[in-house]
Amino acid sequence: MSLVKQVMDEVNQVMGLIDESQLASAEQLIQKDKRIFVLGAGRSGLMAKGFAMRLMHIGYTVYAVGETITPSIQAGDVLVAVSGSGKTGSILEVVEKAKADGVKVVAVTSNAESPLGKLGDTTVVVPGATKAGDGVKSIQLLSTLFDQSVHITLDILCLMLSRRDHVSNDTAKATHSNLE
Ligand SMILES: O=P(O)(O)OC[C@H]1O[C@](O)(CO)[C@@H](O)[C@@H]1O
Repeated sequence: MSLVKQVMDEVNQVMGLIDESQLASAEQLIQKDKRIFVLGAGRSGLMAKGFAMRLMHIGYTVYAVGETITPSIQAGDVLVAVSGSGKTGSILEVVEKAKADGVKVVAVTSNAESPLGKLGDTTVVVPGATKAGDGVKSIQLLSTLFDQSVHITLDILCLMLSRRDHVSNDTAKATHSNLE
């Protein structure tokens, strides 16, 4: 089988296991009157930032943890934390602190029973292979299958939010950077 077909099959398999009720719970937490923070290490962080960018296009106030211009997080804010393994120490540290400060956490991980999965006020399980060995098996390196599937899953969440908030493609386009 070609590599393209094998990777497509892997992604299809993971996406077939996404629980849409978990996405609906995440949708409930993400509201326009809340500030949304995103968090993740390495490629998980890149997926989180892609999500943040799209939230901005839909009209949310959104920040990426670790950026120089990101303000302090406060009670009432929402933190979306992405970690395939759900065990990355630096991520867990931030999530635990945020929770102690009264922040609601959306955990995105391959394993609901991981430390991050258990910390989430709501948890979206994306069961793609990770470097920790969880999830649907993959021929791809490290957590690639998780990363790919998270990208699609969070784009589906953005689609849900844009429909709920009545944000059209043209409105999103008007918010898109015009400095590129
Ligand atoms: O998603 P996790 O398990 O927190 O791991 C993040 C790390 O894994 C990778 O995504 C892939 O190994 C790295 O880019 C990153 O450092």
